[in-house]
Amino acid sequence: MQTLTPHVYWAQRHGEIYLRVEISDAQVRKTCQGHGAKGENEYEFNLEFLKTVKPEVKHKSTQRQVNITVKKQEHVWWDRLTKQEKKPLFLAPDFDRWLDESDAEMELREKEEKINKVSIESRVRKDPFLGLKKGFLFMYNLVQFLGYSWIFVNMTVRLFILGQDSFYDTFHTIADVMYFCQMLAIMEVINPAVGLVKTGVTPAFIQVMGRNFILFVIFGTLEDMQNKPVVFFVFYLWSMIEIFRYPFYMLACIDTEWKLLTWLRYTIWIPLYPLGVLAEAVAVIQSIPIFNETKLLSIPLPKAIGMSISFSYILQLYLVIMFLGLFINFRHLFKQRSRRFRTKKRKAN
Ligand SMILES: CCCCCCCCCCCCC/C=C/C(=O)SCCNC(=O)CCNC(=O)[C@H](O)C(C)(C)COP(=O)(O)OP(=O)(O)OC[C@H]1O[C@@H](n2cnc3c(N)ncnc32)[C@H](O)[C@@H]1OP(=O)(O)O
Repeated sequence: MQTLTPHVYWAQRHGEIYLRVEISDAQVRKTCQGHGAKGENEYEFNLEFLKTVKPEVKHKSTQRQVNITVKKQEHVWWDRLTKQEKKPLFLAPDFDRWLDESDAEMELREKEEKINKVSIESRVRKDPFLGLKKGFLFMYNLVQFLGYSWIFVNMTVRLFILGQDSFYDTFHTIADVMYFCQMLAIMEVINPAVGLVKTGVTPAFIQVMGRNFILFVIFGTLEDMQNKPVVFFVFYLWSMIEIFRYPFYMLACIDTEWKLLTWLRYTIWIPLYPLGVLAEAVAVIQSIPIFNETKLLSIPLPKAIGMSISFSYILQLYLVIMFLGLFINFRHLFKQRSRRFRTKKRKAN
């Protein structure tokens, strides 16, 4: 029986060479014996590859052909299959699997993205309580959004109707809802602490405790503070960010994002935060003479010394802490903003 050369079809990817030898009912040894273009014969072919390949060769015989896969030593694209520039007569492109370099790169990227997606999904699948957590967070954010929307709309309508007169009874109109929202906001210190949200506890602690100190101590304990215009500015500045921040979180809970809302959430804090802390500092300064006069919250000293330390000293220290807190959270939010917009830019490219 004479040894013939079969038709060999080839294609490549960055890491593999695919060969398809058209022989039916083939038994593959060093050579193939089977039914080829010239009937039942011994078929053999030799190829000297352009670059080095790995020694292991995978082959699979089917009724009609033998499929051979060879792994490249280096994950690179080859200009041609063989070392010799002239293509052997028995060799032809396998158009069933032929890709040019860019299509092969795209196929590779799609495979990698699919692998990443599967690994993220398998990680996500590991958390059986994920739905419950997202449901809780969604409801929390919805309640806060409704509360702060009520505050913002109420204050805006009263400002348009009453003008500056609305400054003087803001506290009495808004305080109950603000108390509710700010008490509930303590959850924002617990959420990161128990791993419900991926953020630091410190920024949330500074944020929530800073606001609650102003609300419950400066405004809540001093009636003389409650009809000052500064209450209007503090409450309005607080609500302006929350009517964007909480809907942003709600959408995050359902894996949704509105670009404008994300931009607003991560941009309007830039003017609002310094303005808000400035308004709070004005409130603290305005409260100092009242604490001195009323001796409220003074810290009693032992009888032997007799006097008490006025709470106003604590407030003077607090003014320094406020600006330190502002610096820490400003830097944190700036990092969050850069991370968020850097990630989006990378996705867009
Ligand atoms: C007596 C005690 C005193 C203590 C000391 C006090 C010092 C006080 C100093 C300063 C006082 C400040 C007082 C406040 C003033 C004002 O508010 S002025 C008005 C303007 N204010 C703002 O703009 C601040 C708004 N607040 C915030 O942005 C936050 O509270 C924050 C903690 C400052 C930052 O939020 P953070 O969560 O850390 O960053 P994000 O990027 O928003 O979120 C990170 C990831 O976590 C997810 N996430 C967070 N919360 C939720 C949630 N509720 N639900 C769902 N998901 C949430 C979020 O989606 C992010 O996820 P990824 O995108 O996947 O990262």
